[in-house]
Amino acid sequence: MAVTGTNQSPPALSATAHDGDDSLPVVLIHRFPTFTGSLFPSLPTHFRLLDLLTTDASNLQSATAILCVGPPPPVTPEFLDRFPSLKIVVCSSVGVDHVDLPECRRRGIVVTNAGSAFAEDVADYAVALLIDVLRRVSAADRYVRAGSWPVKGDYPLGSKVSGKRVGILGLGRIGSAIATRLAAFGCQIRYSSRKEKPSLPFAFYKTALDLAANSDVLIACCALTDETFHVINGEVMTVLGKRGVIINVGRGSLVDEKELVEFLLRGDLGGAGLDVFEDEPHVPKELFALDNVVLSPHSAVVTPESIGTLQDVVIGNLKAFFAGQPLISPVID
Ligand SMILES: O=CC(=O)O
Repeated sequence: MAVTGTNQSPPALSATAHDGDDSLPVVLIHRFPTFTGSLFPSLPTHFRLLDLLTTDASNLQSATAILCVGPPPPVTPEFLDRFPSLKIVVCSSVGVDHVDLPECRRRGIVVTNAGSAFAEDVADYAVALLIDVLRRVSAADRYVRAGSWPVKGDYPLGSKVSGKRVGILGLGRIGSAIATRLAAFGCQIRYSSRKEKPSLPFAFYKTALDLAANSDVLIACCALTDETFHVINGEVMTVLGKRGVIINVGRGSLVDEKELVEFLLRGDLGGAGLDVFEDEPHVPKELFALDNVVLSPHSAVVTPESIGTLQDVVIGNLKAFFAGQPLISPVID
């Protein structure tokens, strides 16, 4: 569901998301041109959808609600200036780093996200990346497919998952779901988060640096903010050490990608499992040849099984807003 921009002219939204009944509350759709809109088939039953890419701007002045699908291009002050009546930005993503939250707050605009709709999917994927990097599943698969087994013999052994010290950066819904899963694998869980959670049986470290110094694997799954931009930098990679592994299922810019590439090329890190990148869909080509790196195209986010839950959250937030009721998943920053 990672959707990115192109320079092509925007295709119209699919038949499942269109203008609809005039008596329904208006919701503006904000998307990249490549997003074709079949994600929420029930939306047009409840709302009149106006696609920002194909609707005349003069129709938009009185709109109070925008649905960001994707995430879409950034919601900046200039973007918000186009919609003077706006009161809510509903996001179909967990991460809302594409939205200028302080500016929304200043204008009295509320923002919602996907809540816990696909926390389990992201957590499952983080565990998959971790196991893949440590046990070299994808690399071994390539070895077999290349016909190397009969020629070169056994593939080098991977590293044990059970017992590893796993540091989770961001113990929100996704981080907690990762912790539960990896605790069941016998990993030693520790974390760093905005606030310590004393009720949890995991060691807390105040900084990413301290967390990395006490971990074999570092998993980034926190929100991308000014504070967490490049939170995994060269210093953190150095203390994580030559056998250390970085897993990123949050946002590309949580990790200093240039540094990461350098560390991996020099052999100063043990490996990485990356689902997100700083300039998606572009991935540093230097990583392609590294068998200790598993690359994935921003796929952790959701499964078809969770789309229904996501749709319920999105529609629930919009309905609550139009009914003047409490929102399901407001973003508190
Ligand atoms: O990356 C996807 C999301 O934030 O939902």
